[in-house]
Amino acid sequence: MRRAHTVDQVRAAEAALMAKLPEGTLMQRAATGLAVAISNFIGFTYGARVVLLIGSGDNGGDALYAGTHLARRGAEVTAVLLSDKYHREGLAALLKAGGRVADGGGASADGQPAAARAIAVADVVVDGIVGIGGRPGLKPEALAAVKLAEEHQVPIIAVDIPSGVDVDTGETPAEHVKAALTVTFGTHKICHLIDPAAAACGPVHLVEIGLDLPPAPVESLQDPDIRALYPTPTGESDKYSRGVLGLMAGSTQYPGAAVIATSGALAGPIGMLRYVGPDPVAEAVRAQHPEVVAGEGRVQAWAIGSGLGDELDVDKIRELLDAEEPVLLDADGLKALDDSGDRANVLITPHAGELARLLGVERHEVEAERLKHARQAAERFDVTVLLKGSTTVIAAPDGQIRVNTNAGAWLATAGAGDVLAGLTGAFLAGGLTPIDAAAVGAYLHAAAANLASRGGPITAMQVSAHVAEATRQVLLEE
Ligand SMILES: NC(=O)C1=CN([C@@H]2O[C@H](COP(=O)(O)OP(=O)(O)OC[C@H]3O[C@@H](n4cnc5c(N)ncnc54)[C@H](OP(=O)(O)O)[C@@H]3O)[C@@H](O)[C@H]2O)[C@@H](O)CC1
Ligand SMILES: Nc1ncnc2c1ncn2[C@@H]1O[C@H](COP(=O)(O)OP(=O)(O)O)[C@@H](O)[C@H]1O
Ligand SMILES: [K+]
Repeated sequence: MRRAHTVDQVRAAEAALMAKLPEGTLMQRAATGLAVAISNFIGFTYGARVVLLIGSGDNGGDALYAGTHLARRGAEVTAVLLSDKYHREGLAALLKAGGRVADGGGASADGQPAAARAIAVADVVVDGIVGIGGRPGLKPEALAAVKLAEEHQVPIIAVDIPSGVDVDTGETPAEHVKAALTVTFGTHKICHLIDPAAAACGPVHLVEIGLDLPPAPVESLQDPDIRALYPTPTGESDKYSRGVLGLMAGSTQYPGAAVIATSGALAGPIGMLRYVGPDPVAEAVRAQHPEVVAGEGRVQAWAIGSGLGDELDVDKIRELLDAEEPVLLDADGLKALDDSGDRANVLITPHAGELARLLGVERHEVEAERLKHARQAAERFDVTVLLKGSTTVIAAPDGQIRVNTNAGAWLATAGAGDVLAGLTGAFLAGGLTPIDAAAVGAYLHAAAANLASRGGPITAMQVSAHVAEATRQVLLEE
């Protein structure tokens, strides 16, 4: 499980630990881990040219002490002080180890400020501008230094967070660092897991510093969590006890959606699938998947909505929403959702445009503030929300948040959402709660896409065809 905590939680845990340790211990732990990560990133230390962008707080302190470690091992370390306030002891240590300070202002012999010259030829720039104490955005001097690094294609390693992003929401309302690597301490922060900020982090490396943390408000499941949750059949299982899913998807307008959603559902843990829809569509489904049973019958859960087009029967869908069995509601089916009734068993799977419509806001607002809008919809409709996109955000009505970050961008292909609806519906039918079904479905969907893609284009049917192998890899891994 990858866990992300809020700034307040991290500060409280830090204060409790600091009270028990000699002063400066935590920063030294952080800086040592940071120095190792920087060395590993560059691939060498002796002679490496490292520029540190130093802001006014402890984030700069981390960078200065990491620079000190590197300078002691022969790196050429230059600190660029972006504020009159900076970590004095950290800078003194760096200078003692042979590092230097480059002036951002005065021109040197070649007419360029020393800081600009150092950045232009650096192997790496370390962003110690702000950490968890930062507000979104970059001040002009910091922005100029960051732009210069980008111009010269010098990779930036972010200390704790890419400066300028909103740490607790993952929003990026203003200019920010785009890191090639982020080295964080103690726990993940929410901006590491939720886009658009997550995309600005690059890979995130976590350095343990011994914090004792409370339960995390945001979690991201990993292989062992998926393995523990997967409804694996036992010797006692039969096709009914494994779960039967009812699928109401596709239409004469979009028959393909029924076929694709079926392929997703059959790749899940269920024992049987019942397809409910127009006869010609049911024929198309059975032509591809002869194991499907057509027509209504007893089911443990429903997946409703993909490709229903204008042929949706709102009354019928509302009747199923009011029934006891859990329902996954996707795409056109979302038009039947209202904010009345007990919907604790309902999981909705909108993309940003569909969620925007449900909430009466613009799509770009949802994309910019994914966590906020997913939470809002969960609360307003009393449902679990799986918001699709580059990072999938799952919000339960009780406030729990899960995030899926393993999807590659090749997954953004027509029909991929139908596969997800069928597959995730199958986990509901297999007995998982809406939030667990959503998390396991999104994870295996993305893992299957990555297997199918291996860096190249894919179709939705190729995604469903790789779910079995992705599942096998997760279940059989030690
Ligand atoms: N917590 C832990 O467990 C550990 C924490 N550690 C490290 O400490 C870091 C937190 O340090 P921190 O508290 O000193 O805050 P930090 O982010 O460096 O600076 C905030 C200052 O910057 C300013 N400022 C704000 N926004 C700005 C902006 N957009 N652009 C420019 N300036 C801006 C603002 O000052 P102001 O402008 O208000 O005067 C504010 O006071 C943390 O991320 C981690 O790296 C590790 O060493 C050990 C374990
Ligand atoms: N940039 C992206 N990176 C990774 N996955 C993405 C990205 N954009 C979309 N996805 C995923 O691709 C799928 C697309 O679903 P959807 O938008 O419903 O498409 P469709 O309606 O054509 O099936 C979802 O699982 C979504 O999370
Ligand atoms: K930073």
